[in-house]
Amino acid sequence: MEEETLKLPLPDAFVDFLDANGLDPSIYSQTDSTPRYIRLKPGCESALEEIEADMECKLEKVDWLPGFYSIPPTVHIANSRSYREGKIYGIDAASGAAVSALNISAGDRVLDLCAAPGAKLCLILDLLGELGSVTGVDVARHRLAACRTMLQKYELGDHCRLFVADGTTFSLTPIRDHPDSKSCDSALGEKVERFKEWTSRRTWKERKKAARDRENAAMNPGEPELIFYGRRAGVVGLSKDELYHTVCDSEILSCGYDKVLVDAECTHDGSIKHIQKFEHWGWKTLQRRVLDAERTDNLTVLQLKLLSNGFRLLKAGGFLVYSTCSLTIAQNEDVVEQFLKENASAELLEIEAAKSWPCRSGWIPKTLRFDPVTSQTSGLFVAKFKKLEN
Ligand SMILES: C[S@@+](CC[C@H](N)C(=O)[O-])C[C@H]1O[C@@H](n2cnc3c(N)ncnc32)[C@H](O)[C@@H]1O
Repeated sequence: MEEETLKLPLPDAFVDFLDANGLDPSIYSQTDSTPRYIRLKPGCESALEEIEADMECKLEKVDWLPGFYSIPPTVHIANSRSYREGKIYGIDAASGAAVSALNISAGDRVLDLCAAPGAKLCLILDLLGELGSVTGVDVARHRLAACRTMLQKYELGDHCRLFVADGTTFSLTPIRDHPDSKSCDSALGEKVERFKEWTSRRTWKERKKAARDRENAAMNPGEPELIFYGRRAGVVGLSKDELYHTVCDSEILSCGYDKVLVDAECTHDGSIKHIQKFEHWGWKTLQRRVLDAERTDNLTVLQLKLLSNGFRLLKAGGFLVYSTCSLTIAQNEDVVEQFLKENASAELLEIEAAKSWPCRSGWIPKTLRFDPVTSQTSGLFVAKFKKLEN
């Protein structure tokens, strides 16, 4: 096994990182044979043969995850016509499992707190269908802009709104109907500006206003910046005050989100494809940007804050999935343990569907770990919680 590990171009810094975190490098030994995964856009199942011809490979159904197919690791998805035409998505099966753990059902109001670039967000929207809504949040504007492009490409944005915001402090609950708004203007008879249908083609006046909003957002870094909303995301017709209306924590128990996904920022060590990108960018960059001990300490603080805030925004009886593509205990089980200590209303749940998934238990019972050797997927940690009704 050791010999096989050596064949991989794993930089010393990464091997040291694995060692310091008690991770066995042999889980990366089969990386070259780990398949890629795609998911068919719902409705494109009948085009399977056409997609296979286009991709010049057989699509093997993933029997444990509906809608997912594996393809050989050498096939490049982005070059295919099927991908350009929005018939397939590139998404690892372990990522699909994290979303599947949420048990999305029609009508759910979902929060995706670290949404960009949006692979999981698109899956949530596909599962949601015509009812419910999704709020996507990410702190990185350029990454969330890429997510918006993805929603447009797959024509998925109708029920979605996207905010550039810090997920550790984001406080907006799902949009409720405001029976006393929309029809009437302010009590003083002033004309209140209301959100019109979102369009990427904007007039000069609207572009100027958007630039002003961005400047304001830069001056008020705590304020979420809305960069996209679909026709049926509940935003059209609201005033800014209504959109940015926040409620106290006790009210969130009744009007919070039904489901929350916290796919937290991490060191990405479970995704060897991500690590291998640094072969081109330079291993020093990997050490500085990803593995630096001080940075990883800060990351675990960030992860706990994201998880705690995501949980705060959940209604009583709602469900949250926490996932990372790191396999270190510090970013996963330790975060979960600390979170459970601090949140008496959080219950760690067994993930029912996982009985048929090719993964291992995490170091805390009920948590899950996917890795290339056990699962033939990228590495991923998944934990699911329920917010208890007090
Ligand atoms: C693992 S990626 C999310 C991948 C995404 N869920 C998907 O399926 O495509 C983590 C994301 O967290 C975002 N992030 C980092 N710090 C954040 C914060 N304080 N608030 C919100 N998002 C944050 C990063 O910009 C990054 O896009």
